[in-house]
Formats: sequence, C-alpha cells, structure tokens
Amino acid sequence: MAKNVTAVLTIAGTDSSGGAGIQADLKTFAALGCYGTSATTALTAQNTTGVQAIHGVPPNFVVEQIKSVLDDIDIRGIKTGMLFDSSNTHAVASTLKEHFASKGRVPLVCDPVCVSTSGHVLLHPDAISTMIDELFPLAQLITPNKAEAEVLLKARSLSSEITTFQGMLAAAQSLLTLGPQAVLLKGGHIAVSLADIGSVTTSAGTSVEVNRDFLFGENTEILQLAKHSVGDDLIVDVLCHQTQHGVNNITLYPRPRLQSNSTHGTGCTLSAALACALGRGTALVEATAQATTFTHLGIETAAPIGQGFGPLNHLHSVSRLVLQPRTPGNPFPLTRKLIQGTSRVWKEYVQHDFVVQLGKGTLERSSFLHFIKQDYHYLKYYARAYALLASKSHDFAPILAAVEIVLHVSRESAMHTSFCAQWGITKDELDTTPESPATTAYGAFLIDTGLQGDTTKLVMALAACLLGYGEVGLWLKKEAEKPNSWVKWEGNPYLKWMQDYSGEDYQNAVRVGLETIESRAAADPPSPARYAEWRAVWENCVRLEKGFWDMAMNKL
Ligand SMILES: Cc1ncc(COP(=O)(O)O)c(N)n1
Repeated sequence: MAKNVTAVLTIAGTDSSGGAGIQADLKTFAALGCYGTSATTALTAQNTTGVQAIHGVPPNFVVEQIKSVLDDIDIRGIKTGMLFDSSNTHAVASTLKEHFASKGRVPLVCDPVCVSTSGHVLLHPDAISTMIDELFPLAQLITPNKAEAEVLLKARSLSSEITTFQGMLAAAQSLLTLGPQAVLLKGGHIAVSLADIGSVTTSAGTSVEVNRDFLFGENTEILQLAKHSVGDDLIVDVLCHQTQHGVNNITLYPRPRLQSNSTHGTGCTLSAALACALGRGTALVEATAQATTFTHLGIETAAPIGQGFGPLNHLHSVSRLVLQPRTPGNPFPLTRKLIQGTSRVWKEYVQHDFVVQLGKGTLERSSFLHFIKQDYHYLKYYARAYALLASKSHDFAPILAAVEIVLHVSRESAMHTSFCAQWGITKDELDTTPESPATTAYGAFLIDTGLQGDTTKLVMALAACLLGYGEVGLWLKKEAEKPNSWVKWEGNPYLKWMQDYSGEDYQNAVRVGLETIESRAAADPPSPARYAEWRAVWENCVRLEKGFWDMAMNKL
C-alpha cells in the first residue's frame, strides 16, 4: 500500500514559459511530495522577458474547476495566485467560503498577485477591494511583496510606503488588520543589514523573534576558512500573526541575497511551498522556515533559461545532483549543506552552554574534569575508528592517511594525559574512570558505522568531532578578539584548551578533514539516497557531540 499523500490545490493563472503561475505551483507541489491539482483563472502568453497577452477564464468556469476538484479529492491546502479580475476573485472567494462552511476550513495561502516582475498588470485594480473583503477573511496567510503590500494598504487608506526594514515591520502589522490570520511580507526589495536586525524596535504588545537557521549555517566559522563571511546584504521576510492573547508575534527570516536572474515565479513558488507545509499540518513559523529555504535553494541552483528573468529550479530537492560544484565562492559545498541542513542541532552543539561557560571561564571545575576524563576514553574509540578506516581502505594512500591519524591521536592521548596531570588527574585515574553512557553511545556508534557502512560513511561520522571542535576553537577566539568580549582569554583557567583548538595545528587538521570529505564527494557525487545516508550519520554524531557536553555539564 502506498502511503497517504497530501493533496493540494492552486487557483491561479497559467504561464506558458513554465516558470510562474500554475506551472510553478504544480512543480513545487510535486517536488515537495504533495499531489497537485489546479483551477485556472486566466491564461497568459508570457515568457522570461514579459507578458505578451492575457485571456481571462469566465467566472462560472473557474467555479466549475474548483468544485470538480473539491467534490472529489480531499484537499488539505490551497493557494491562490493571479485571480485576474473582480468577478473571478469573487467567484473564488464565494466557492471557498461555501466549501469551508460545509466541510470545514483548510489552510488557505493567498498570494495577492497584482503586477508581474516585468511590470504587467495581472489583477484588475477594482479586484483589490474584493480580494481584501472576501478572500482575506478566509486566508490563514497572505504573502505580499513590497509593491503588493503598498497597493493593499493604500486601498484601505493606510500608511503605505515601505522604504526601510523598520517600515516593513509596521506594514506587516497594518496588513494584519485587513483580515487574514497571518501576513508574510516578503523582503526581496528591501536591503537589510545584520545591524538592522540587531536594533529592531517594536511597540508594546509585539514580540519579535529571529529565525537564524540560514544565517547561522552560512556564517559557521569553519566555512569561512576559505572565504569571506556573508555580506551585510540580507533579505528578510517578515511573518506576523496575532497570538490568542492579542500580541503581535513577529518572526524574521534573514538570509543572504543571491545575485541571480533566475527569479521569475519566486512568489508563486513560495506560496505553493507554504500550502504544502501547512497542508501537512506543519505549524506556521516552521512552515515558513521550510518554504523560504526551499525557494532560496531553487534560486541558488537554477540554470539559466530564456533571455530575461529565468525560472527557479523547482526540482532541486529531487534531482540527482544534490551538491553544488566546488567553486572559489563555495569551496565546501558538502560541509555547507550538511551544516545548513542540521543547523539547529549543530548550533546546540558548537554553541553549547559548556562552550560558553568555558569561554567565560565560569565553567565548574568538576564539569571540566569530568569532560577531560571522558574525552580520554573517547580518544580510544576515535583512534580505533581510524584504524578501522585504514583496514577498510583499498589503496596505500588512504591507508597511510588513516594510520597517520591513528598515530596522531595516540600522541594526542599522551599530551592529554600530561594535560590531565596538570589538573591533578593521574594516568591510573584516567584508566579506571568508568565510561559514561554518552561516551559509550558515541564511541559505539562510530565503530558500528565503520563496520556496517563504506569508508565514506565512516569519514562523515568522524567529521562531526573534527570540524565541530575546530568551529568551537575559532568561534571562541573570534569572540575574544571583540572589544568588551564575553570571552575571557587571558587568565581563563581553560586558556590552554582554547589555544589548542584555535591554534594552527588543530586548524590544519580541520583543513585536511574538510578537503577529505569535499574531495570524496566531488570525485563520486552522491545520489539523493546516498546523501541522505551521509546526512543521517552526520546528524547523529552532531547530536552525540551535544550529548557529550550535556554529560559533562551534568556530570552524568
Ligand atoms: C500566471 C502568473 N502568475 C504570477 C506571476 C508573477 O510572477 P513574477 O512576479 O515572478 O512575474 C506571473 N508572472 N504569472
């Protein structure tokens, strides 16, 4: 038996060039594993350079299409795009209203398409009022861009010009008064810096959160070893909804601006992805994170098509090519994808409270001692895993490379023993300290991965430790260099530990590790299934690393 599939509906115009409208929506639905259906409101003759002609569909035929779909198929999410004119907008709103009244509400995402990127009118101006009055009250979410937001606000004589980031926050809240349950004001046309996000001010009765998933992944220290950090040209989408207590809850979704001409149909793609996520029952804040990321990757991986603004790559999540090629601007595509794909757990690991307190010098001595004793046991597993890697390798070069690491870890263990001695821990105590469950779990997982998988899978498992400690070292050092830093460098009891992991020796090992996983991936590009395996191993190890700090903090 096949699994149940979530069915979704788009009510929009067609785009003969395939990049926007119904065509973009159906591709997005399919890429996200939903079953797509459609009701066409208008036919357009258009391409990547502009819209050449539009032919509206009669309102009664729009109604027929929607009813045909809804009468038969259990639709879980709906989006509307180009509605063409006031009669079609009214036809759509009244049909959906009737359906919701008899069968219950379904998440409705309304993308208030008014004008194409190329400047062509896609909605008759007299339809704006109909959309606000009849469709918005049914919508869980509306997704205007800057121009559409201004048109909507102006139609209700509300202050409408949006020129700054702070203005976006005010506009998103005003739009909420037009009737939808939530507003996602898209930020593509406003330039925002990190400082802007840091200095956000809001009035009483408003709370602001920043979803840093994307930026955190991008700004990871080890990814900067070969390039400059993400610039200050950010795009920030602003999500605003009201909580039960009448508080306006704002979530910001910042990400780096991509220099690309492949942006035709961006809004269509985003609202279609939102309909899928909400249709599956994903909560609004998370659904928006998923849909904005999906759209961003669609722009980033698009191939040029046509002579104007080309379409996104809607199929990036299902194509065989799961990795970007290595380029000077993106030297570590695999590492970047692994980190971005697991950015929340990765952050819980590399910016763990243990690390923060160690940086401040406030970490309890007994936690640190517990940690270094367990680390000694872990080093044994780590050496054994590399020895296993050597025994599974087919050529002298990789055998030697793995054996060199075994020797390196063994020398490190001697250094570790003398380091422990400085903290009053004898070699005997190291050997007799029982292994904590977190140590056994992590070590056993490494060995098990090596036994049952191939060499690359084992390399992925070993990477989380190598790269994560490199990240921690660089982060603490960078923070320490800032004026009035929270990191205490001189006089910190854990200074030697911080120096070791931020120092040249360790960072060279990180570089070699990065090179190893990137060259393996480039030499034999993974299929989506194989990449999913690597990612699962990586994510497990990142979690186990976090568990290792938890163990140390709580002396488990
Ligand atoms: C049928 C249809 N729907 C929506 C858009 C807007 O897309 P864009 O703003 O990228 O031109 C479009 N061009 N055509």
